[in-house]
Amino acid sequence: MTRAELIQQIKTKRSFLCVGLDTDITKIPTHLLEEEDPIFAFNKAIIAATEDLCVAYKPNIAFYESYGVKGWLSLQKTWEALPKNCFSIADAKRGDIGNTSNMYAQAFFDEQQSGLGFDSLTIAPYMGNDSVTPFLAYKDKWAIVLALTSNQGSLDFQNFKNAEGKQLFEEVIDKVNTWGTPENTMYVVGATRGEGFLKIREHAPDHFLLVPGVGAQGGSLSDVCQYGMNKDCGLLVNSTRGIIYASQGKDFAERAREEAILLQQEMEVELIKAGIID
Ligand SMILES: O=c1ccn([C@@H]2O[C@H](COP(=O)(O)O)[C@@H](O)[C@H]2O)c(=O)[nH]1
Repeated sequence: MTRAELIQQIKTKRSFLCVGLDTDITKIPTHLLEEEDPIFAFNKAIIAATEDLCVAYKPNIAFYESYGVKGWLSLQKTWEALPKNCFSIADAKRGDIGNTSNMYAQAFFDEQQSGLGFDSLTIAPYMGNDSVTPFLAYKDKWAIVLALTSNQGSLDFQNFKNAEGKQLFEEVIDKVNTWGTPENTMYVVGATRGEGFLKIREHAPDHFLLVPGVGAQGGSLSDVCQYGMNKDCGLLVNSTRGIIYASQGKDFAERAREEAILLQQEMEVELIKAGIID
C-alpha cells in the first residue's frame, strides 16, 4: 500500500486505528478451542468485527512462531484474510547482517516465495545500514524502524546522549532518514512517550509513526494526537489487548467491536480538530 492510499483510507474510514492480532491461545474464548485452527478462527472473527473501524492490522509474529509450523500456517491464513484496504504490519522486529536481512525481507514481503506479502515489517536498527536497507528495496513495502519504544526498558539505551546532547533515538531517525523516505519508512514511537513526540517530529515531520501503547499500556491517545499528529495525520495508533481481549466469553467479537468504536470515535474527533476531515 502506498502512502497516498494509506492517507486516503484514514480519511475514508475516519480512523487511524491499527488492531493488534497478538493471539494467545490461553486467552481466547474456550469454545474456539474446538475449531481446527483456533488462532485463525479468533482472528477471522476479530477482523470481521473491526475491519470498517481500522486502517491497519498488526499481528505480532512471536504469537505465531511460538507454535512452530502450526503457528506459521495460522499467520499465513490470517494474512490472507486481511482486508485489502487495510495496511498490514508484520511486527517481527527483524534486522541482521545484509544477506540475512535480505532473507527476512523475502520471508515477509515476497508472497510468491513465502506465502506472506505484508505491506510492512518492524525493524530493529541496532545493526545499522546493511541491516535496514534490504527492506527498502521492495516497491510499495515499508520498513517500520524502532525509534522510541513504549516499554520501561526503552530508557536503557534509546535516551543515551552523545557529547552534543543528541539522544540515540534522534540519531537513529536522522540516519535512517538518509536511507529511506516518508514513502517507505515509518518509526515506532510508544504512546507512553507523551511530549517526546515533539522531539520525534523535529526529526521526522512527514513520516508516519506506528504508535503502540494505548489501552493496556496506559498511553494517552489525546497526547499522541496533540504532540504527534502532522498534516496528513501521520499516525497509526495500535491497540491490541484492549480490543481483542475485551471479553474472553462468547461475546468477544462484539466487545472487541465496542472497544474499537470508542477509539475510532476519539480518532474521528482528532481528525476533524486537525482539519484533516470535515
Ligand atoms: O514500543 C513498542 C513496540 C511494539 N509494541 C508491540 O505492540 C503491541 C502492543 O500491545 P498492547 O496489548 O496494546 O499493549 C504488542 O504487540 C507489542 O509487542 C509495543 O507495545 N511497544
